Amino acid sequence: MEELRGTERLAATFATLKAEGKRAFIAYVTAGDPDMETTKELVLTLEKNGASIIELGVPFSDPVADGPVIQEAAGRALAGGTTLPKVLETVRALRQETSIPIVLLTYYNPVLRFGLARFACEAAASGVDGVIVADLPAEEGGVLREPLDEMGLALIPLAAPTSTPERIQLIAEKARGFIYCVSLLGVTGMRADLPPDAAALLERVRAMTDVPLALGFGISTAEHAAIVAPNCDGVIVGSAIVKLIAKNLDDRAQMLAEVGAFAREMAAAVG
Ligand SMILES: O=P(O)(O)OC[C@@H](O)[C@@H](O)c1c[nH]c2ccccc12
Repeated sequence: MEELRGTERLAATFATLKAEGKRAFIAYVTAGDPDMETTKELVLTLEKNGASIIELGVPFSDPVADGPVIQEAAGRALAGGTTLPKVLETVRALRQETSIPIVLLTYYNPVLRFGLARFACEAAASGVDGVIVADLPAEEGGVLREPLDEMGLALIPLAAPTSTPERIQLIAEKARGFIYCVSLLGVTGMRADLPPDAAALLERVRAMTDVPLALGFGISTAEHAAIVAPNCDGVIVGSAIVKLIAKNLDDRAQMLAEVGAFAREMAAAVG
């Protein structure tokens, strides 16, 4: 069978999981934190331990949607010289070893500077499947959605508890791949309690579309993941993983072991 790519690869992943009565554990790491070689190993470790989709962060100097844990990761990655072209190169290298869906999480500025059409082309050529732009509202997404669509890549929109019904309708219509449901108002980061608005948001979006829904922001324990999982098609975890990376910067073997064990636990809770 020919290997699927882009939007189709994401759709196939969600369809396979659904047929098995499972959900996706979507694992976020910042590319280049602390270096690209480690990022590659982390991606393969996350896959081996049950992640269904990888969200790869493009580090940015002004990450307004990010809390301190991911801000610091971006700082480490930028200090190591990580750029968007290097992230694409890393995805290309990873494609020699894995066909796990890879979604880039970026801000608009780096993509705009790179050139929208050029970005769509090179992301597709590198083996990227989808793109989330943290600060690009669905209303303004067309400029990037069109070139990505042409290359068969998904522009994955974000829906938040404050999104109006009209906005959710628009997001649902334009969505490719999945919809990123943001569980709370605020920045990325671990929270002691499960976000109380998450279930209501998932319900509101679900009422408007059959596109897979993934929930992210503030989910950091297997217990919380298991509670939200039945209401969505995927659970996204970022800061809890990045924190394990930050804690083990001096010992890569230990870092990979802890991230692997955490992924196994999360994948079991979500599945
Ligand atoms: O870190 P958390 O709270 O687990 O949330 C996921 C998040 O890290 C990841 O999806 C992400 C990282 N940076 C972002 C910026 C905007 C939206 C989402 C993100």
